[in-house]
Amino acid sequence: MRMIISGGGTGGHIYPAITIAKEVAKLAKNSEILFVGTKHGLEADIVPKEGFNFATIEVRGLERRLSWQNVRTIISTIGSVWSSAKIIKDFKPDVVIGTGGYVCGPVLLAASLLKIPTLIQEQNVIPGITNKILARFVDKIAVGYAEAERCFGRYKPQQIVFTGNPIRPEVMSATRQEGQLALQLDANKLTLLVVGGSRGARSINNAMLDVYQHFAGSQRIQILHVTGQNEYNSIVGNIKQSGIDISNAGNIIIKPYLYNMPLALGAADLAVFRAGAVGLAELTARGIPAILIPYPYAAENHQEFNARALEKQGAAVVIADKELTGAKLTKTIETLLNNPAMLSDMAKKSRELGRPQAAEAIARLALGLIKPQRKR
Ligand SMILES: CC(=O)N[C@H]1[C@@H](OP(=O)(O)OP(=O)(O)OC[C@H]2O[C@@H](n3ccc(=O)[nH]c3=O)[C@H](O)[C@@H]2O)O[C@H](CO)[C@@H](O)[C@@H]1O
Repeated sequence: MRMIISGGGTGGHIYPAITIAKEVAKLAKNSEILFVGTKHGLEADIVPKEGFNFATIEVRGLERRLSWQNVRTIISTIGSVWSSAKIIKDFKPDVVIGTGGYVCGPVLLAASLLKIPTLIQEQNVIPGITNKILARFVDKIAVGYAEAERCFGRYKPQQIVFTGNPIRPEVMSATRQEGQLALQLDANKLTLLVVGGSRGARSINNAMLDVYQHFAGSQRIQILHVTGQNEYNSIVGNIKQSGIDISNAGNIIIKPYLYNMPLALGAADLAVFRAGAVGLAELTARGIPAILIPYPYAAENHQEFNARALEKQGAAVVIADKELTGAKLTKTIETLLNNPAMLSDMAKKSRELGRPQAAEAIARLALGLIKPQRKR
């Protein structure tokens, strides 16, 4: 069985691709998998580390308005469909999967034109523009949220399947002790995990300054804060300037990026997160209560919809980015930590939303598309 999988730009598109690919490899014997991304996306860093063969195409994203830039992008997209078709003809996949991000547009389009079975996976409540366009061409759409079905509503209903979002198996298997050990956390303190999505979030990073003023040196709580690669130096500088000595506080760990996020999730008692769909799938699979601050500029404000889906079920508290202040974040964290009954109720409700079997369901759906004469 040969499969091409494509998705890129941010962790929210890349990790689903990696997870589905690994699940397909587990289910189908002798599988050969090729990942297609761009040279510049986060995938160029993450995918080879995960041991997949990685091919690249040149492709640009469309702006969400009429512009000359878009005309140029469309012309260059024709070139990327051509290079995708070449990769597909050389690799001869039995099925092609896309997990979003503009790189998978030309790849899936080329596959569909070459009559190769295709599947896309949409992580968000409101689908991204690439997947909306691709929906017209592909055989199956696996959606992370039931609500997303409505947005793809005018396509054939049998084309759309609600699977949930795929999460890495290690997210489920990591234990609290393993997480504490790997991240050098204190087993006697509660752990607050702060992550602004795969690229970090400046407004959360800034609000954290007050949180540090309040909790630095606390014997009750420790903070693991992932700033995003680009933000790391400035946030560490700001903390220093505000007079907090991280190395002496004994309860603050700051990282630019975590390659072992499943272990951090294993140790977390409470999370402060953006509302990227995969991050939320991971939180709910583990049942981690969360304070969510949706990124307000996400396309069609989709993070807000993702976050409200959890809030509606009582699994999370939402703070709008424009209302986020250090004082408000500190108070919300304090309120939750001082209320164990509320925390455990949120944890239970969060777990009820989790769909740890999603990756397997998507992999089976993809394998089911392979034409019988091509099954090997
Ligand atoms: C700004 C924007 O438009 N972001 C989108 C992007 O988010 P983003 O890439 O931030 O997405 P998610 O929160 O969905 O997923 C992040 C993934 O990266 C992992 N991770 C993150 C940080 C880290 O240090 N280490 C690590 O491994 C997380 O565990 C998770 O698996 O894709 C998501 C899924 O389509 C969307 O819902 C988000 O709205």
